[in-house]
Amino acid sequence: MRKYILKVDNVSKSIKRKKIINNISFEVKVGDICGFIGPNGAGKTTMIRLITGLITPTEGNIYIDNYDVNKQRREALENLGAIVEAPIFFSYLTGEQVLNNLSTLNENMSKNERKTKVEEVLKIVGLYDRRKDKVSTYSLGMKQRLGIAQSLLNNPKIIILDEPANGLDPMGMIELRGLILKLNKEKGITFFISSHLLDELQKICEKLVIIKEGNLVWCGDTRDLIDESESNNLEEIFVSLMTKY
Ligand SMILES: Nc1ncnc2c1ncn2[C@@H]1O[C@H](COP(=O)(O)OP(=O)(O)OP(=O)(O)O)[C@@H](O)[C@H]1O
Repeated sequence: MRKYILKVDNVSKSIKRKKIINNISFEVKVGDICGFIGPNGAGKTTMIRLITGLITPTEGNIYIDNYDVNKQRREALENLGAIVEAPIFFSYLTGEQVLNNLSTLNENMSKNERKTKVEEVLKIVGLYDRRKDKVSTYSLGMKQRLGIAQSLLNNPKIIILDEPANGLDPMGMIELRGLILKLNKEKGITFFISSHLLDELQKICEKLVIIKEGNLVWCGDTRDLIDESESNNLEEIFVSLMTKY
C-alpha cells in the first residue's frame, strides 16, 4: 500500500454561521495526480485554502506527509507547493530575478546552491531561454510555468494547483499538461488539481475527488467512476452525478 501524502479527515468549515465544507474526508496517495472537481460554489477554493493553511477548519484535521497543517504548520507546509489562482509577479523583473529573489528565502542553501537550483527549475519548466526577459513579456502559460518553477524551489512532495488552466490557449494547456506529467514521473511529485476543464483532467488524473455544496460526492479511481457509469466521458458523468446528488 502506498502511503498518503495528503489526508483530509472529517473536515468542516463554517464561515459566518454558514457551513461551507461539511464533514469531508479523503486521502491522496504519494505519486497520484488527483483532480478536484465540483460546480461553482461547491467549496473547492475553500478546501484548498484549508489544505494550504490559509484558513483553519471548524472541525477535523488535515495532514500533509503525516504533519498536521494547523498543529505542525512549518513541517507540513515545507512539503507543499501551492499555486492558488493565477500567480502574481513583479512584472518589471525578469523570470530569473523573480526566482533569485524567492530563493534567498531558503536559508539552508549557499549562494551557489541557490544559483544552481534556479537554473535547474528554469530548465524543468522550459523557461531557461527566456530567463533574461521581463515577466511582462511572458504569455499567461509562461507565467503559470514560472509559478510552478517558484513552487519547485522548495523541493515540494505535493503541488496544489487551483484552476491552473484558466485562460490558457490549447498550446499553453498542452505545455502545462506535459509539465505536470513530467514532474510526476521524473520527480515523483504528487498533484492535487482543481479545474472546471473536465476533458483536461480526464487526460491526466487517475484519481478524482468530487464535491457539491460542501459535501463529498465521490472519490476514488477515475477508471472506476467511468466503469460504473453509462458514459465514458467525464463531463457527462459529472453532469449526471450532479443531478443525482
Ligand atoms: N469568506 C466567505 N464569506 C462568506 N461566504 C463565503 C466565503 N468564502 C466562500 N464563501 C461561500 O462558500 C461557498 C463556496 O465557495 P468557494 O469559493 O470555495 O467555491 P468554489 O467551489 O471554489 O467555486 P468556484 O468554482 O466558483 O470557484 C460559496 O457559496 C461562497 O459564496
